[in-house]
Amino acid sequence: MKLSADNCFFKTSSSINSLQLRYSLSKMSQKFPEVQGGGSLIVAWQVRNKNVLVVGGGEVASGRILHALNADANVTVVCPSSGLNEEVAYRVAENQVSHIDRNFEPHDLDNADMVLCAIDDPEASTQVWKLCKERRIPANIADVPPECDFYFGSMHRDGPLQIMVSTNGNGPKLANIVRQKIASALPQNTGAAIENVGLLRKKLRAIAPDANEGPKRMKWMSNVCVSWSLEDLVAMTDKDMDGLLTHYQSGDVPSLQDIRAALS
Ligand SMILES: C[C@@]1(CC(=O)O)C2=NC(=C\c3[nH]c(c(CCC(=O)O)c3CC(=O)O)Cc3[nH]c(c(CC(=O)O)c3CCC(=O)O)/C=C3\N/C(=C\2)[C@@H](CCC(=O)O)[C@]3(C)CC(=O)O)/[C@H]1CCC(=O)O
Ligand SMILES: NC(=O)c1ccc[n+]([C@@H]2O[C@H](COP(=O)([O-])OP(=O)(O)OC[C@H]3O[C@@H](n4cnc5c(N)ncnc54)[C@H](O)[C@@H]3O)[C@@H](O)[C@H]2O)c1
Repeated sequence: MKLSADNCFFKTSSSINSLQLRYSLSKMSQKFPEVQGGGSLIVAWQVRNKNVLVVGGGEVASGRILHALNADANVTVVCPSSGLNEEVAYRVAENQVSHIDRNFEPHDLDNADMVLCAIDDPEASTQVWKLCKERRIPANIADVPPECDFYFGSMHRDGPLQIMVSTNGNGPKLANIVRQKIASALPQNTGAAIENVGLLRKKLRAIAPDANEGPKRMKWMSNVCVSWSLEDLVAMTDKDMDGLLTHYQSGDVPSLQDIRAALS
């Protein structure tokens, strides 16, 4: 008898709990972003001083090489000299990249941290992909989505600003069109403004290096970015930055005009 009463208690209690749970889950589903699977993890991969092997030296390879050099990678190109296009031959001649003058061989992967393959030989490129997988080297085989750990995207660059548009394999040409639309909508000086904000943040960390001050630093920097126009951020000189930084302790963010008036 006692046992069934207990059961009854637990049943009632658990059904209330499950109702409550369902209610609070439905509340939370309005509160948190919905998961939209099928995308890519878009990250800003740091390849500075890492060894990027580019297999092939044609038109597609020349784009891959420029992206890797723009990210300060050590680039090696493996491709017969006869196959190098004008741009890749120029970068070889300028020693911007190392060059192995022959077709790909498996031992080329020995020191590679990343492989970008862009050759007009599907069998050879599948072999490159398989070897990369055996060695767990991240690889992109141009235009072969099933043989890519990561896709390239359409890239806008303006100083420290980079915007990459991906259609996740659906429409590369559309990625190009969307990227151009986004880029043309940006104020021309966005990159210069970001560069100056980078300098200001560096100076701020120098005068307020304490790790515990992180939240205060971040709030103040955010206020500067929100309250100053892009034009003022671009116009900000070294002297203006030092003037502005004297207000960090108080938490104030005066305008550029006020900073200059105080300095004159
Ligand atoms: C963005 C860009 C970056 C770059 O490569 O730097 C890039 N492709 C670009 C151009 C482009 N590629 C193609 C055309 C012809 C028109 C058209 O088809 O639209 C044009 C347009 C042109 O040439 O103007 C043909 C194509 N591409 C792929 C396949 C295979 C397939 O789809 O199965 C085929 C079909 C071959 C066929 O049909 O036989 C596959 C890939 N191409 C990707 C990236 C990755 C997905 C990116 C995304 O979806 O966002 C992915 C998956 C893998 C990778 O290569 O990383 C660059 C534009 C840069 C710029 O100009 O800004
Ligand atoms: N160029 C484009 O816009 C475009 C568009 C769609 C698809 N693709 C595809 O991308 C790939 C490359 O295109 P591309 O225009 O750069 O070709 P490309 O002909 O300009 O260059 C191919 C390069 O690969 C080299 N190569 C061939 N076999 C090699 C090997 N085993 N080892 C080392 N190098 C080797 C050649 O010497 C040459 O430098 C091809 O599969 C092509 O079909 C290119």
